[in-house]
Amino acid sequence: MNAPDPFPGLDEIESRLARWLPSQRWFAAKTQPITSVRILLRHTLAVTEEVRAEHLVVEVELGDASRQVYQVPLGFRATVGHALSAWTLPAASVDRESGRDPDVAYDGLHDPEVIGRYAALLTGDIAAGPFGVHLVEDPVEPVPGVTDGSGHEEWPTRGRALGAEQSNTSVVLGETLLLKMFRRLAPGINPDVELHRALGEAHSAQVARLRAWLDVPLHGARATAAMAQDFEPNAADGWSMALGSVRDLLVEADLYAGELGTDFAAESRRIGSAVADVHASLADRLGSRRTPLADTVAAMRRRLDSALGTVPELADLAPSIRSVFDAAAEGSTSVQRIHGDLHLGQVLRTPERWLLIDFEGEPAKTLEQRRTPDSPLRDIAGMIRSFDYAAHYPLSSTDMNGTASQREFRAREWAQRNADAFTDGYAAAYGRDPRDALPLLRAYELDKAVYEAVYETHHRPRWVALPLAAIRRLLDGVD
Ligand SMILES: Nc1ncnc2c1ncn2[C@@H]1O[C@H](COP(=O)(O)OP(=O)(O)O)[C@@H](O)[C@H]1O
Ligand SMILES: O=P(O)(O)O[C@H]1O[C@H](CO)[C@@H](O[C@H]2O[C@H](CO)[C@@H](O)[C@H](O)[C@H]2O)[C@H](O)[C@H]1O
Repeated sequence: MNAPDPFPGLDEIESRLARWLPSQRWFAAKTQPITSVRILLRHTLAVTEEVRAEHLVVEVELGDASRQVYQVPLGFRATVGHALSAWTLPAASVDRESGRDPDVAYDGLHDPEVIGRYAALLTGDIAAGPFGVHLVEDPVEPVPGVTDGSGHEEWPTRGRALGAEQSNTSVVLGETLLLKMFRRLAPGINPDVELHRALGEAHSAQVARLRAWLDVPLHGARATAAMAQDFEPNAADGWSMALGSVRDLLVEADLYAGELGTDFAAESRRIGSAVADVHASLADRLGSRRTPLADTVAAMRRRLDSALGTVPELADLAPSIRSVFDAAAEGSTSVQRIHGDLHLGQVLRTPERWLLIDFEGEPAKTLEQRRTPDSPLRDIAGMIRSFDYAAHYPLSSTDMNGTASQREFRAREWAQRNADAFTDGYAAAYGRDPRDALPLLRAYELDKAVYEAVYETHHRPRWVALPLAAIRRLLDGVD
């Protein structure tokens, strides 16, 4: 029996992608119209009677003439069932020549058949084509669950998409490996691979082991396309755990945070210690240097200026924010590679330890900015901001006891208690207390809150009040 027809016309798939991309969680340019989509790479991974799997790299041109590059793994089938129907591209027009309905195109990372083709790239079962396949040898800690001594040829190929769609799309292979497909591409190595690799070489217990990565050609260089790491099947993320603790506190509005069965402070302390361990390993493997704080503060000021165009509510607060920045501009500070976008959603509690995940840095920054050494205080401020987010996020729920001011008091108490425990844990493990540099720490907290106000305006407009209220609280605390 014949396999399905070759590709539909390029123009057609490009125009369908232009209509489909803006609704995808990982598509970053939500506020701009797409003016064109151009396919840079199209590689067929499999053609069977049922399904065709194609890997696309596309360049999207936006209304302001800027360009972004995305990876789009596509599946094509004659018909799709319920599970895939949420992931389909807009329908193609009827094929005039054959007179039959063309195949349905959909996001391939939600189809186990398509996922299996990417896994087969890792095991060497299919030709690599344009992909570079890089395997990380680790004889000391082989992939858990894979028979002792077996190599990558034995890795699982059955896969399922992970529930949460975020900046990228991750699939679980055989409940053993996590394969993350980067959505937005830039030439060069992705810091997620670079830092997981460095931390693996340092035998850090605070990250999942990197096992392999893929790259593809892009604009005359190579771009990291995907990475495979150990999957932790019994992990809970810090954001969900913290929210559980805050909700319990707000329901019991008469109890202090430390009296709760779900008090989170001991975990916050452990997270602090894990972050300190990662910072120490990164400085050890990749070095550190000093930088003038005037440059650091100038970058914060530029970010604030640009945020004013997106978040008009920041205008009244800007002079006070600038004063906090300027108070931190004297002297120099130590910079090194850091996580870059640390928050409670980036830490996973396994039965044994806390893991840091997702070392890509802030999605809005360029690859070069994300790879530039920065102060460890940026990560510490990111976590402190996240405790504040977790404490204030549930305040809008209706099933709470106590008055509004009592709940606000409890929320602040929870945020402070956990920020303190986190910083104590960090200081004990690192040997230096981040609060010794308080003006700079406060400047980083405000810088992060400004970033969050922009992020929320673009991605979750209903949440923007959270960072704005936090900025006001931070400024009140300074006066
Ligand atoms: N090693 C791991 N084991 C188990 N789950 C993981 C692991 N790494 C990440 N995850 C889960 O996958 C989700 C997406 O991972 P992340 O690296 O944050 O992707 P993204 O870049 O898309 O934000 C996380 O929220 C986490 O729940
Ligand atoms: O995880 P990502 O790399 O995609 O990070 C982005 O999205 C985060 C939201 O998921 C965002 O974090 C903000 O919201 C969190 C709660 O959902 C909160 O814990 C963080 O403190 C807050 O910054 C992150 O800033 C953004 O880069």
